[in-house]
Amino acid sequence: MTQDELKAAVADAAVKEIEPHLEKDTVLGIGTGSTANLFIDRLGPLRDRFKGAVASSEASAKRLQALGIEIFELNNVGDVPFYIDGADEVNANLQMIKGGGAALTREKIVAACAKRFICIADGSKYVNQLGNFPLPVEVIPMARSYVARELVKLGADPVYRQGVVTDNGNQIIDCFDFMIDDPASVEARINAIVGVVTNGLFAQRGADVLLLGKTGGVERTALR
Ligand SMILES: O=C(CO)[C@H](O)[C@H](O)COP(=O)(O)O
Repeated sequence: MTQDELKAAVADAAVKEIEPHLEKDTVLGIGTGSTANLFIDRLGPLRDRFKGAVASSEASAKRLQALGIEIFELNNVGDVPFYIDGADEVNANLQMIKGGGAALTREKIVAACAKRFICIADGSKYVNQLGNFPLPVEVIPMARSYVARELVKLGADPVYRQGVVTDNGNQIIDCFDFMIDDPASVEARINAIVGVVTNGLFAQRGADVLLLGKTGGVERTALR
């Protein structure tokens, strides 16, 4: 199976996971990226079964709206029952690196408001140790050089993602050569640097359910 077919399989599995729980007042939390897009596309035919969605990026919001799904502001919604999103890397504890698409801050905010985070990923995203994928850090633009120097002190090789401006008007630094032994501690240490908005480690609040696409089928892991 190709990577795209594996992504499609986990998008189908996520629909099966949430469909029995959809109510007229359900607002879903929706992530960003190619796997999340496949899930969004499958929500179109179900749009009359739930109220709408909170999106983690302008791109996902547009895609949802194009299917006739109403977008809500998170401030007007409170908690959401499910947040469905992809990952750049995920480990056995369902901790993740996210933010390859630069949407990490809004992803983390919507995930924080979700009762259940369902991670959908093709098998190539599963790792024993997080860090092979460069860890994204969203920074306030004027702090970029300072934050980069602090990231070097933590052992990373920081590279400015040129030309990328996040939906929040900020910039991204990617941390290369940064294998992560203790994800929750590294997440907290990077977030403590002045000028960091957040980093792409989802360790303190990882996923609750992982739907991992493998050639033999979709493997489901539920921690909670
Ligand atoms: O964190 C993300 C975007 O900021 C995505 O979830 C992550 O990059 C995975 O993307 P894809 O599903 O395209 O592989």
